[in-house]
Amino acid sequence: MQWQAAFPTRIYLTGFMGCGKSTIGPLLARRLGYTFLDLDALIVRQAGRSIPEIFAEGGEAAFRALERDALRRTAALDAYVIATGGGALVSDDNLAWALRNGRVVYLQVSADELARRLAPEAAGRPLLQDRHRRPLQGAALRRRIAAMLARREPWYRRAHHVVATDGLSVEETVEAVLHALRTYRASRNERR
Ligand SMILES: Nc1ncnc2c1ncn2[C@@H]1O[C@H](COP(=O)(O)OP(=O)(O)OP(=O)(O)O)[C@@H](O)[C@H]1O
Ligand SMILES: O=C(O)C1=C[C@@H](O)[C@@H](O)[C@H](O)C1
Ligand SMILES: [Mg+2]
Repeated sequence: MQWQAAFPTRIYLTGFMGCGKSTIGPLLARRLGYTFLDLDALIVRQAGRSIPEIFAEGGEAAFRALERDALRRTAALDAYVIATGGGALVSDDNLAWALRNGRVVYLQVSADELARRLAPEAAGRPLLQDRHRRPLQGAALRRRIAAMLARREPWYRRAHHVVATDGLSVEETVEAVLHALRTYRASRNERR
């Protein structure tokens, strides 16, 4: 398609755990004729260990170091949609790098909606567990999400595009992201 030529070669999806990066990413890639890459999956493949194992053995710092390296390696990719981990672009350094090396899209979801989505999935997410590694539930899960989201939003909001997705279906969210990317292309053409 003609308009794809003006699209960025890498689209980075960012946002809180459960905002839909891994769900939306492959569908968005298919619509654009791009390839999809999940940064968390790449880290797990290269480390040969699951995310909970990496956290348990080396702490969060070990995971962040692997994540930083994996992100830098995406510079070689062309025509990719990349789902980053929920904390990957919550760092001035990584965020600035992604903003320079692609288009960054924040999938914005409220804490209430995230708590509903993540309730069955907290077991695989070390940051949503208590200090005995038991998955948080109910009000404790909602409180943890709200506190982390408030801390992280200043970084998420610096994305090129902020797409509000509460109340949207998966398909509607894909359309909203495509719309945001097309709008960017149109405004860029106008500036020429
Ligand atoms: N509008 C929507 N957009 C995206 N996902 C949705 C939507 N509505 C419901 N969901 C559900 O929310 C969950 C999103 O989880 P997903 O693993 O894609 O999040 P993620 O951003 O990749 O999280 P993580 O940072 O932990 O990898 C899925 O179970 C998906 O089916
Ligand atoms: O929000 C986070 O910090 C994380 C999100 C997941 O995607 C994984 O990258 C990991 O569980 C950490
Ligand atoms: Mg994911």
